[in-house]
Amino acid sequence: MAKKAETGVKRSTETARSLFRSKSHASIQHMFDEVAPTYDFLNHLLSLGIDNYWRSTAARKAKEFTAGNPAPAILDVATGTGDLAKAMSAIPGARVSGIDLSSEMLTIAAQKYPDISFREGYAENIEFDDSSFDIVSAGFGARNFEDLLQGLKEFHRVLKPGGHTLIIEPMIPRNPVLKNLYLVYFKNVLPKIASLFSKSSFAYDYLPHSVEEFPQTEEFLTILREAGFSKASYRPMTFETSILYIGQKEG
Ligand SMILES: C[S@@+](CC[C@H](N)C(=O)[O-])C[C@H]1O[C@@H](n2cnc3c(N)ncnc32)[C@H](O)[C@@H]1O
Repeated sequence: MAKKAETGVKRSTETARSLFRSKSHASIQHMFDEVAPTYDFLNHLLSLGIDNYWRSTAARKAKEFTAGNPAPAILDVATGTGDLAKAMSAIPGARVSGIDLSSEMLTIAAQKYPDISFREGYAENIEFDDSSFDIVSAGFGARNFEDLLQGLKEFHRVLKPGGHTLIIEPMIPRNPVLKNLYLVYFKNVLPKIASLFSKSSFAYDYLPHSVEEFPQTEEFLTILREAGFSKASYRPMTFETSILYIGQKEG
């Protein structure tokens, strides 16, 4: 019996890893369409409510970067249920749009925030003109892009010269003690809690594997620079459990 359970866990781990490595728009869309109804509830529960603090940190930076601009144009990519777009919309005069490939996530976003303009779209092929936005943000989305470099090149293309991208991702703490604690929670506790509520418990097996395999800190900055952001930096948050990347398009 124990052996059977172990085999099951191993299979689920392998499936989660292989989805991350060979992810496509279709597989990601399917997963997020499934998690959409419980996404917000689980997000706040599993992060103990800190996720909103991470989004408001990004929005504060956006406000700082657009100070003096009476009507900053902001695009939130992989907007999901719209919480980062909403945080950005608190910037006075901001005109915020959100795009995502999951129609189920977008339906919830539009119900929650009817004043924000949401539409279906792909990070890798953003349907806006060059130099349209002062800020392009993405919260917990870049990790899921089918083609990360192409997505970041699109962020760069649609930004105005001097504009900024703000990207939040989960982070695996570099301190070995914190890292071990975090991975035990992330791999063993979080998927079990999620499976009690979500239609797609698989999504919460995928989550820790996607974070473990995703480039972080300097490695991610290298990709941001390759995408055109010659000025790029990062700021770890909350004991390095989350990270904010900042890139600026040359002015
Ligand atoms: C973890 S959710 C994050 C949602 C939201 N930004 C937040 O802060 O909670 C990731 C979102 O990225 C979207 N996504 C993944 N790949 C995408 C892509 N290539 N283009 C557009 N959206 C994408 C998914 O559909 C999902 O809604």
